[in-house]
Amino acid sequence: MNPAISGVNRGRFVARTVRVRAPGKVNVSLNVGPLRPDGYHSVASVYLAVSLYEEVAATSTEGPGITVSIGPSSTLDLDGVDIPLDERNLAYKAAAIMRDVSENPTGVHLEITKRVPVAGGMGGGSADAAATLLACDALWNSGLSREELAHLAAELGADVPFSLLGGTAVGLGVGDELSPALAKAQMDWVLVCADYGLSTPEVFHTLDRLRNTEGLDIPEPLEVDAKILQALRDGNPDALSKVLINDLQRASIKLAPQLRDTIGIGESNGALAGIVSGSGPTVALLAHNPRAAEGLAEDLRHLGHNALAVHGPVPGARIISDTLL
Ligand SMILES: C[C@](O)(CO)[C@H](O)COP(=O)(O)OP(=O)(O)OC[C@H]1O[C@@H](n2ccc(N)nc2=O)[C@H](O)[C@@H]1O
Ligand SMILES: Nc1ncnc2c1ncn2[C@@H]1O[C@H](COP(=O)(O)OP(=O)(O)OP(=O)(O)O)[C@@H](O)[C@H]1O
Repeated sequence: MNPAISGVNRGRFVARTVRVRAPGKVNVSLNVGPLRPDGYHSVASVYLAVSLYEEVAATSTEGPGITVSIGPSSTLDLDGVDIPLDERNLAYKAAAIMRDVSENPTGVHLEITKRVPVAGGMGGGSADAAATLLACDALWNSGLSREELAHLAAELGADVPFSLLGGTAVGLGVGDELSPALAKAQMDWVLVCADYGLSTPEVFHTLDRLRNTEGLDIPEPLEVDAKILQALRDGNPDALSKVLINDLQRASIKLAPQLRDTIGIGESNGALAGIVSGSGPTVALLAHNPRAAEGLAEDLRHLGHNALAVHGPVPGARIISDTLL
């Protein structure tokens, strides 16, 4: 019997740890349609996975149940940040879904290393969920295909399928209907992270309110601007900087007006363009090349911002180790 599969060796329980990393994302474009009856909005988005990763270490346990902790290598200052460690945690939910579809699940402890800002608009919780799906699939030898995992991911949240897939992709539906897109070269960005979060539903509701007040028609069906895909295909940051768009940005700025200044400071310090990432409040500033991104991040740190140079596209959720303890 293979202990790596069964977790049992001569009657003795052998714990096994599968470690998976999954990227955060920036929405290079995000067009938002009207509110649907299910409480979601149809969107057309171009997702870019960036080199800021969450890690989940899933360890089999002898007793049943799912437990969650935040690992000591987390790079975020999590003081006063509300991350539930019970069944409300997205990683917990992902393990529970995997347990339901696996034949021989054990108990599992999930240790999450947080690097993506919490409630930052970069899909950090979604990355934890994607990583957990993949880790539990390996741990319990569930043998699900990537397609089956993507299906489960969509049940967990609109951004979860993309963290599984990674790279660059067009997202339609609520963002979960993904088609990979070509990107010739990496794009360099500086992320300016806030010391507060924004609630994704509240940002969507604020956009609805602003639109109702204006009484403008909302375009449907939504489309991705071909110029965005062209700029990514060509690996041309100058062209991309001219077509970045996020319909949620004005709602995020309504809730956190200082975001406008953050984008302005980034642009006046050399960024090609700046945009709120997803529902915010993280701001993504596009740079010419890696050196320009590093220089801009350093300048912004001197000005007191929490700034970090990253690049994308990077791959989606990947197993990085699998060990018997
Ligand atoms: C803003 C984005 O990050 C852009 O990629 C996503 O649209 C949000 O994805 P997410 O955080 O995974 O969202 P979910 O956890 O599925 O949904 C949280 C809430 O956000 C709102 N929501 C989310 C996605 C969407 N297409 N329309 C929405 O209106 C809904 O109120 C929903 O109840
Ligand atoms: N594993 C998790 N990590 C962080 N927050 C979680 C997690 N599970 C549940 N949450 C809850 O979800 C909220 C949003 O977390 P998250 O960091 O995923 O936001 P986000 O990155 O803005 O999401 P998105 O960009 O997908 O809209 C948090 O405030 C927290 O209460």
